[in-house]
Amino acid sequence: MPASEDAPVILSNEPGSFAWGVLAKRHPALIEQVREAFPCGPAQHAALDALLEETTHGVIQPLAADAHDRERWAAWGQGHFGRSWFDVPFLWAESYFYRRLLGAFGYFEPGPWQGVDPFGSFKAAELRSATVDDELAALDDLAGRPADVQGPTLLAAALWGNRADLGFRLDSGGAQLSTGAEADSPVVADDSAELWSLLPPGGAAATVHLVADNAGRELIPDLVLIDHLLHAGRAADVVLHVKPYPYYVSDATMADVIDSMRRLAQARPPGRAAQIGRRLWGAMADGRLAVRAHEFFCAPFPYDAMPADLREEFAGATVTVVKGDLNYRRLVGDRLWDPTTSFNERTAYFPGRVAALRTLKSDVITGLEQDTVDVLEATGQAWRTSGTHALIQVGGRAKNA
Ligand SMILES: O=P(O)(O)OC[C@@]1(O)O[C@H](CO)[C@@H](O)[C@@H]1O
Repeated sequence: MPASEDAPVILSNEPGSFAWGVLAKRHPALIEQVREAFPCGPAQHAALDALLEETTHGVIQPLAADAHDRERWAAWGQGHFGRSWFDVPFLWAESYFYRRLLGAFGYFEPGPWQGVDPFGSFKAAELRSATVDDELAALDDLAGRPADVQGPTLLAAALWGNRADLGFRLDSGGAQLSTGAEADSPVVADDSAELWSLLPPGGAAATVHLVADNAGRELIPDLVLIDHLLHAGRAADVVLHVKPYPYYVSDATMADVIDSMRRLAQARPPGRAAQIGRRLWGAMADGRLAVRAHEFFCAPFPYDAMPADLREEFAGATVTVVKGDLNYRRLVGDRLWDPTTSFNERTAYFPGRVAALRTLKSDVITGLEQDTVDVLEATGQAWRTSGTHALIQVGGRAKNA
């Protein structure tokens, strides 16, 4: 097994690799999608053209002199400016791309476009979809089932909700996102029993932190799971962490939390979903559910570089649930690990217990048994990146204490 320093940091300069495809194909497609989704003016078109040219053929430019966060990114990007986007760490390049895309769109500048989410129309369309109606209606059936069925079902919904990520859909055409097959999809590592053991019903007042990933069809099951933890007495308090600004196409911001809570509360006919929406509304009012949007969630670094205030927050959690692929990359480090690398060792720096819930959508993977790897490799499928596989892994500091 390679020592941590020996596993290569993922770059995007190998044509045909997953990371190369994101920069060479997914990002240009996204620029076009944003252009088509909004009646952009000439300055926005020019800025988007320049960004497209820079990211595909040019070198990385710093933020404009008057950008509010120029200093921060100047420090975060030391050593990267002036180089090809393909030659710097993939994690950094993607993160900076989203910052630049928002800048080109006018998101940060005073003016009419300030605060307009360039991915807002994609998110809204998803939230309005009949699929969400069906998913909410299914909660009525689940309500009559025993508690030991409800919890695992809601955890699985939150896990597989990660598959429905709008960025992923840009080049998958949605073909792999059918909801019907999810129950059969393989879970390559499953520490869910350990996760539940940390949160016994009616146990000591547990505080759960949930680091959200995508809005819409992922955030709704996340919120339903949060309600379950509070309502079943498995958690006394929950802190939900979201992005401070739009990121990775569909990542959840506070505006998305509000939209999803409304979608639940206003579900028609008003069954279980509406009840859950109202309970979450109440939990926000009495402080049992709090939302935070720390700037580090849009930073281009792994979580082992988290600032002291965030470290302190996570240290106070009974468990921190970290959703999605990007958060997984940040949790274990965005490197080409041997898949049997210990997840516990990779997350030992985390200031408390941590549980990763993720569908596999990038090359990063740790904590697998060799037998599992052999079986997956023998399929010849792109199991690491296609979103057809998922995992629940529990690690973090106390595990090794
Ligand atoms: O974090 P999520 O939503 O599960 O997945 C986001 C993601 O699929 O998008 C990137 C490509 O843009 C991948 O590298 C990445 O991991």
